[in-house]
Amino acid sequence: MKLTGVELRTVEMPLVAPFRTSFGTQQVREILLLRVVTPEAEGWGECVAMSDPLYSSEYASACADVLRRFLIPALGRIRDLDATRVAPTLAPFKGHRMAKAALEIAVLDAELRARGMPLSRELGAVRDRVDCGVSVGIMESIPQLLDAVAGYLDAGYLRIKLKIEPGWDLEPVRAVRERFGDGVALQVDANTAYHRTDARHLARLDPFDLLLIEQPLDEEDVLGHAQLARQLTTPICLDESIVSARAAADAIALGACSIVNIKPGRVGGFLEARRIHDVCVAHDVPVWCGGMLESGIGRAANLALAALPGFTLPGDTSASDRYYARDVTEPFRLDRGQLAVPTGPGIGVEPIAEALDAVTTSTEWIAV
Ligand SMILES: O=C(O)CCC(=O)N[C@@H](C(=O)O)c1ccccc1
Repeated sequence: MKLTGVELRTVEMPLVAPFRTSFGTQQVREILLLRVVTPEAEGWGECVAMSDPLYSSEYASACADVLRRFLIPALGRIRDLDATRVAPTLAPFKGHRMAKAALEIAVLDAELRARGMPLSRELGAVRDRVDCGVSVGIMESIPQLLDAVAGYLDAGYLRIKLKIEPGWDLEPVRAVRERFGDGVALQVDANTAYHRTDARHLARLDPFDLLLIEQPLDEEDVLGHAQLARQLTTPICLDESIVSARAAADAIALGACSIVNIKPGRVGGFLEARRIHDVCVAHDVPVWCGGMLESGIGRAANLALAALPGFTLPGDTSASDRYYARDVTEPFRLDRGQLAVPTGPGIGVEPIAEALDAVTTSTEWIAV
């Protein structure tokens, strides 16, 4: 394929309720969407960077800038482009994994649509439905938290993830266990909010039989996670630390994690995400698909990935209405705790023009 150009479209999607984590509260999700145009087909990609560099160093307007000035022009110079050439072509530009991932999946979507091939089959999916968990933010009070968890369990979610931070950890976990029992699949996500000196405090979570504790320490403190893993019985799962297959192999070799959260945007794309999956499967490390409050565009692609064999734990690929009253695609609806993997060519969904225009704040065409 030869790239004709790329549309950068920014949308702002109001969340159905504020979503608070240890690094901030989301009320509106600003999302950078890419539409890759080639003579054969068009493809869509979603950049998962947040508006501010709080989850990682990337942020939406910086992604637009690096795409506009460096990444898209570099791909425009490739005569016979396909998705496998995206990462090597963009490698000279350091970092910017979320921007690169969005461009790669948009190219892959166009390539697969032209071939009539679903992304799930291209990646090696082995199932056509995916078990769904849900991420529950930090709340104003324990009663508010318990009401939210009750609603998600009634909706059929198969796993509850609680955001935690110092001052909001033992009490919410204890309250959920006391109210809903030991049978509920329950895990926590600290988003790097703790320090090595918190080990004894975090060990007080062990009696609650959690599936895992996600990213308790700083994303660069792999050694600290390895030390912590020897002090807790709760399995450690890494998210922000795992930026590549190499990082996954090193973290596993060091004993820093026994479970991995895979997010294609965080690791530079779906092809690297599959490599991480393969590394983890080779080491008997279970993986699950994380979420970044994606619209239906990113959600569809995540479902294809989450259908690979090593994704044996429910992920954060929740239904559209967990975050949005109206998605930019047909909404993903939970059915008995699962979502169906799209079966159409490419990512298998299209934006609904009217819904997309209703939340669009800017569009920009970049010819190559
Ligand atoms: O379900 C989702 O899409 C969100 C899942 C979730 O909790 N994402 C967290 C995370 O740290 O993994 C997040 C929240 C806000 C912004 C970035 C990431």
